[in-house]
Amino acid sequence: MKPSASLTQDASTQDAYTQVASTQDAAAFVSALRGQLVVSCQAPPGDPLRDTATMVRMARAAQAGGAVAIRANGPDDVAAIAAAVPLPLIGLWKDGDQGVYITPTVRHALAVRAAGAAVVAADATDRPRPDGSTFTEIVEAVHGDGGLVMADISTAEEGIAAQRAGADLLSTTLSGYVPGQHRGSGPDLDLVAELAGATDLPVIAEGRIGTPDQAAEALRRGAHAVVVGTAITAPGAITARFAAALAADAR
Ligand SMILES: CC(=O)N[C@H](C=O)[C@@H](O)[C@H](O)[C@H](O)COP(=O)(O)O
Repeated sequence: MKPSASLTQDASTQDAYTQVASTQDAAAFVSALRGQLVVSCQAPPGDPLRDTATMVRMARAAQAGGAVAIRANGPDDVAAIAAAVPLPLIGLWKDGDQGVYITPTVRHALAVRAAGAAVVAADATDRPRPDGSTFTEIVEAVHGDGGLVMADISTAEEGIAAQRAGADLLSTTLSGYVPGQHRGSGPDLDLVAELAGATDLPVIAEGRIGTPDQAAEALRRGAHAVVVGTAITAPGAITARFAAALAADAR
């Protein structure tokens, strides 16, 4: 991709974003994320917004608002957003909702790459993958294909292991989502700070960031960039928060 301080203005084609394998390009990509907002445009099966064209509109709106990259789920959404929105994509492919479901296998990872994701996000928790493969195999396959890998982790130990496995970025995505873990109502900023001190990789704060203040605080705690999903792109969940506040007040 073009070495650039601005991911939003310089690239005219999505191709410019998808070949990030060389050290220089990877560094340019990572540096362009610094201090910036990534918006996750996802809607699960059954959600009224679960429609690829709707996710494309969400991504366009996110770009208009100042997002520098989009996180998206599944080859169809990734390909459609890549064709319509001139921002780099962090792609994943959720398969199921139990155990390792975020980009569980090399096949899922390469499909997301082929769809146009510059970065493939994959579960890098210490749980077994459904096909017995390893996170390292995903890293090797994605690097071999010219992409970067974001390790979605839930603990500092997993982040350190993901760095050893060759991940390019760490994201706190799965903190609170591994069975047995405590899940607070807000983001796990302690984990952001711990990872920032314990690894050399850029740490992305992701998961339950509900307000602009929390996003800014994540940067102060050491995050390289911030990913926000639900608080921006899930009107059902946002409505429920308002409705719950009114119901609590009425009691
Ligand atoms: C745990 C899991 O499966 N997280 C997923 C990962 O892609 C998405 O469902 C989240 O929306 C995303 O991480 C952004 O987080 P939040 O929506 O809380 O801002």
